[in-house]
Amino acid sequence: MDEMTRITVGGERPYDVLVGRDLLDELPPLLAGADQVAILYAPPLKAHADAVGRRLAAAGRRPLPIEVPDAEAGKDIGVADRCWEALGAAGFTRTDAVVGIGGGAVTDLAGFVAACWLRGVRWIPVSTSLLGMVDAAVGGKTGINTGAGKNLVGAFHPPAGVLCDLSLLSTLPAVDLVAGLAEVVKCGFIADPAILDLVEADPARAADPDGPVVRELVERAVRVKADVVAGDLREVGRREILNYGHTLAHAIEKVEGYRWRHGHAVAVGLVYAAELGRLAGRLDAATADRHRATLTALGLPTGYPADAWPGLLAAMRVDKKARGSRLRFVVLDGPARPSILDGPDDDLLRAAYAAVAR
Ligand SMILES: NC(=O)c1ccc[n+]([C@@H]2O[C@H](COP(=O)([O-])OP(=O)(O)OC[C@H]3O[C@@H](n4cnc5c(N)ncnc54)[C@H](O)[C@@H]3O)[C@@H](O)[C@H]2O)c1
Ligand SMILES: O=C(O)C(=O)C[C@@H](O)[C@H](O)[C@H](O)COP(=O)(O)O
Ligand SMILES: [Zn+2]
Repeated sequence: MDEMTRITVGGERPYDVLVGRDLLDELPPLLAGADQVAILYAPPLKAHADAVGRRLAAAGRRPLPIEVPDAEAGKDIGVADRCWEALGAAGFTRTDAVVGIGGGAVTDLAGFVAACWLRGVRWIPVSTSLLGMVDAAVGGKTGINTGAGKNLVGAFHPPAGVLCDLSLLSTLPAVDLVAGLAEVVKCGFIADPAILDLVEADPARAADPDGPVVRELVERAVRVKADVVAGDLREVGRREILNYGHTLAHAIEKVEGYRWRHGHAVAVGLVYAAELGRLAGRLDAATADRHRATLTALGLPTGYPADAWPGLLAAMRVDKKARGSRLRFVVLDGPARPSILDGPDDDLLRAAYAAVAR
């Protein structure tokens, strides 16, 4: 096994994010004391879920595999309910645990199922997508989508540990790997500009799942997220910076019926947020332009239909950062200087949309 990196996420319930290759043997010790372990997985990850189940069984735990629909279709209250029924039928107690193996959608669902069962049991995400490793599996935000909007139902429920097994990325479709880079680029703009230098130096290497650049990007992005959530698990303050680009992104996902990749929506949302910062007089034009250039170099989308604006504005009104009728956006005052733009008027919001309108 390559050397494993351990990144501790501090806070009231500290845990470690393990980054490396062939890490599945690290899972059973993290679940010491559990009799049963539910393993939530979507069909594309069945083989990996079976491998997890075999390791847990060998370590004396009873695996309970639960197949759920793939991607955003799994982040649904009916699916969560089906999982709770399975836990009930199996007699799951407070010492039992939940593992979610998959991309961010499955780990968001698994964490939510664990957060609600008996008001909170232990859970561990085994992240198999780049986006999951750098973002979704870390930080304890769990949840599902509703007709009203993205992630509107959920809980803060930190995991007992996180596995970022880079060897699992070899089967991730390239388009999903690149989508994950949007969140990595986000971390570059809000906190760690070295990430941007790395990506821009060789975008193809940044998207090579077996290369050293991906590993460095994962570790850097996880450190950014760990640092932020350690001090603000429940997003009462600084954690909002991780939502950079997400106000428009979540609106796009809702308007698209959750059929757009989250990372693609975030890429468009980042270009929009940069322009908003520029028009508000906060961000210099060169840094704003760098958003589009970097994301385009990676092959990420940066545009959305012009006539979609009214629907997007309506969808943005249910953003969790809103306060009453006042929308709030994360913008940049400069590289690695995120701040809040509180209550921008609709004219400014529409003007910034010109940067992405096609
Ligand atoms: N909780 C958080 O803090 C947080 C942060 C960021 C994103 N998210 C959520 O994460 C989700 C997006 O995550 P995502 O980009 O991983 O999408 P995803 O979970 O939908 O996965 C994308 C696709 O890749 C497949 N896949 C994943 N790993 C694979 C592998 N190793 N081999 C083959 N196929 C694989 C999945 O089955 C799916 O079809 C969104 O729902 C978003 O809201 C949550
Ligand atoms: O962890 C956070 O905090 C984030 O905002 C990270 C985002 O990348 C992620 O998409 C998150 O799920 C969005 O949170 P939400 O509270 O706006 O649903
Ligand atoms: Zn995100």
